[in-house]
Amino acid sequence: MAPIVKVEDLTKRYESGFTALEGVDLEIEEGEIIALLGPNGAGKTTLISTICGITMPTSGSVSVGGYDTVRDFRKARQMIGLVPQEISLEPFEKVVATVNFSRGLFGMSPNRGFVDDLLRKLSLIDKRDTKVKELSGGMRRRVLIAKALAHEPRVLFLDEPTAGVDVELRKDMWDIVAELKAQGVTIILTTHYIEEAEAIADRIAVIDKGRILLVENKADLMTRLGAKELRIELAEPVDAIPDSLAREGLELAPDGRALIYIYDTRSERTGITRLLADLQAAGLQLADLQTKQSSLEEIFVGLVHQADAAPAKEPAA
Ligand SMILES: Nc1ncnc2c1ncn2[C@@H]1O[C@H](COP(=O)(O)OP(=O)(O)OP(=O)(O)O)[C@@H](O)[C@H]1O
Repeated sequence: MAPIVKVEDLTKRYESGFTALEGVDLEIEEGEIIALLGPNGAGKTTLISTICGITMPTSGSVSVGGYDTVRDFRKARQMIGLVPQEISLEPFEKVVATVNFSRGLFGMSPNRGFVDDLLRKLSLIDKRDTKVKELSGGMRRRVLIAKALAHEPRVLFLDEPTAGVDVELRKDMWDIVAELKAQGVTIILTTHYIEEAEAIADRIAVIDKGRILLVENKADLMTRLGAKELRIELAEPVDAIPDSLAREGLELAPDGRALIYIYDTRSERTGITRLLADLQAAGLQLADLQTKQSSLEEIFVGLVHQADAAPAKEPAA
């Protein structure tokens, strides 16, 4: 199946000469949730705005649902719902009017049943006829989501949906995202929170200094997260792993002085007790033991540091 969002060799250079995106390639499958993770100024908002056709690419191309976001802007935009980072709502407008207006903007005929249902899902139905200025900050965020979904888009962008919101609203947001996914909506969200990406995303893209450093299934990252390394230093070097110790995940260090065992900390049995007993039975003397774990946070920080060590791009003259 063709990807619903396809970004090819995308570069965005702002008028100031600053390169906010460089050579970005990204394919997003219909129905998946992808989290764009990156530090401040990494280019997340620029990427979202360019995919939504709000910011013009300097070079490269973006298509949504097969429509090029520059040549077929209206058709591509019609498929997209965008929940922006900043709240910009008409304060004197009623909630329902705000949502209806957004629906009309995309040429969709009024549908009271659909809109009321949407408000119900977002716990806004009892605020249906309340003016925006009388809502709390959390409720206004919910209105932004209702507005973004009013024209029944197939792709929803959430730019830092939970920045500065309380725990309860964050949990509600995650539930809303899960429900939309169940309806087949594709969701792209930006976040600084690694736990958020872990909680709701199918795939994680790490972006820094305008480049995508990694795109990986969360499950694979979690496997890395759960992987732990046990290093067993031997008192005397060996040429090969004795047959009685043969098992998955065990390797001999190149100098023969250590055995390295990779295991999953989350599995019920790590196999360590058995391995240590077998080592003793094989007559091997241990000099030392060390364990090491890599977390998603470490992977993320490591990637961003590596990128930081690379030479900085000078703005064009
Ligand atoms: N209109 C603009 N003109 C010039 N530079 C811009 C413009 N908009 C953004 N930038 C720069 O592009 C870079 C990427 O900004 P962007 O907002 O995409 O980052 P971000 O990853 O969304 O950051 P944050 O996590 O802080 O929201 C930043 O250095 C920013 O200063």
